[in-house]
Amino acid sequence: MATNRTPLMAGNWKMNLDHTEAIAAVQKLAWTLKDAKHDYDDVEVAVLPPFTDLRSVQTLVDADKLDLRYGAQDLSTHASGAYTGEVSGPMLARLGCTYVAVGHSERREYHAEDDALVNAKVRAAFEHSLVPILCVGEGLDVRKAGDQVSYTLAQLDAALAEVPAEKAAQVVVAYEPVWAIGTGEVATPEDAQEVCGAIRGRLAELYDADLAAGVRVLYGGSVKSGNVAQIMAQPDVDGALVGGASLDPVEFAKIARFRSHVS
Ligand SMILES: O=C(CO)COP(=O)(O)O
Repeated sequence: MATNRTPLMAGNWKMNLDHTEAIAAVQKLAWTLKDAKHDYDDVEVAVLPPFTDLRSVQTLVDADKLDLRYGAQDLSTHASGAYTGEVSGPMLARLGCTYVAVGHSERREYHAEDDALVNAKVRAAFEHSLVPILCVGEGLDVRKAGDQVSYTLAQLDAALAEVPAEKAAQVVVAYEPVWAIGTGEVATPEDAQEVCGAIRGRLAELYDADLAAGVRVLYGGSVKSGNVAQIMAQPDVDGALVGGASLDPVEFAKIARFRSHVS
């Protein structure tokens, strides 16, 4: 990866760890990183816990001044009102969230989130000073047909519709091929680079080359400490969105310290 982009390792806990477990996990993560030999110093580490954990995580991060960012896994397109079960951008901002995942494939699949809704959520995130981690990526059928680049770029185009350059400059894009999520089936470093590079190329077309050069593009899908270094060695991969492996703080800390175990 290029040196001017700060690597981001974000742990998407999905629907795991209640608020007491979250406190233990964050404490252990912080201690494990602190014990390390500062080889993660220039790596940003973030966790995306369930909504119910966020207040506990905020309290811990503030009280112990932890060098850790956090965010949510979804947000409403609305700021407030009669939307039962929804959580708004202002509520997340008030809890000190830096990030919010938008358009995760599990939301697209199980909650029928389409490109228009993902675009509205990206814009809602920016409106409330949250940085969207925009998730894109193809399913197995698309991959088998060899259409992964065009499919993923179409998702990117739709998600960034009417997002002005000053906002788009802050976006984080996570390329998560659906067939590699939770399956143990990790994309090869070349697979990850192909699409992450194409994402950066499209950002240059949609905006400009400078903006594209500054945006962080993450890879997600069965990332572990054993494969992160090879993935991070790719020029257009700037970090990882980690699911299962982020639930183990020691393993997640190892992922954040990817430079110490380059094979
Ligand atoms: O969906 C993911 C992160 O958002 C990836 O999950 P896994 O790391 O469990 O494959």
